[in-house]
Amino acid sequence: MNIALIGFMGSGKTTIGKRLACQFGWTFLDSDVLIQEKEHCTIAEIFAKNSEGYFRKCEKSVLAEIAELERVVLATGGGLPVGEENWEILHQRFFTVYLKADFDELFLRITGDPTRPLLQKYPTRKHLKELYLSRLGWYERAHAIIDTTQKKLERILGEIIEHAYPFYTNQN
Ligand SMILES: Nc1ncnc2c1ncn2[C@@H]1O[C@H](COP(=O)(O)OP(=O)(O)O)[C@@H](O)[C@H]1O
Ligand SMILES: O=C(O)C1=C[C@@H](OP(=O)(O)O)[C@@H](O)[C@H](O)C1
Ligand SMILES: [Mg+2]
Repeated sequence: MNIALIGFMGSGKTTIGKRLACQFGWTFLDSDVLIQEKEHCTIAEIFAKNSEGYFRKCEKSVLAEIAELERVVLATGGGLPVGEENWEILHQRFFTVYLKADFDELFLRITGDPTRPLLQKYPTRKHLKELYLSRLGWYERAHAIIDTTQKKLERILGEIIEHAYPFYTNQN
């Protein structure tokens, strides 16, 4: 069994995932980092040179690979939990934690970041909010939902550990 952090861009999956893995003594993996290593280019370059569709195929294949491992904290990309196929794997092999936050706060956290190509695809606040709203139903399938709005990292980490502790003790 593994733990997967899911949620929209800026929800803190990468930042908090590293801390959680460290706390549990598990391996930290980030699907975006694995894809960049395999493709030898950045996420922005993959979107520009190939396509978003190609990136989604890469996401599926790295998820299937990680699912074979044990004691991994996975920071997913924000679009990874969109689709039944990926959820089938997530539900089978991961305790899933949705890091939820108000759109306004997420927008402030990510705005202007050149590493997130969807900010160009959805160039206005209104377009990005539509994407956010369209994904909520997928994110809400998670085993645990933690609201991160206006919360410090330490507190979020504590709340995740409370929820995930039974899974952690089962594996150790
Ligand atoms: N709870 C939080 N409060 C304030 N800033 C945060 C919080 N969580 C993440 N951030 C900041 O938001 C940005 C995006 O975080 P990141 O971990 O990359 O999110 P994700 O991987 O979910 O896209 C980073 O600058 C990070 O420091
Ligand atoms: O929401 C998305 O579809 C994406 C989120 C990004 O990851 P973060 O959620 O870590 O920013 C990254 O996978 C890619 O830019 C696409
Ligand atoms: Mg991330």
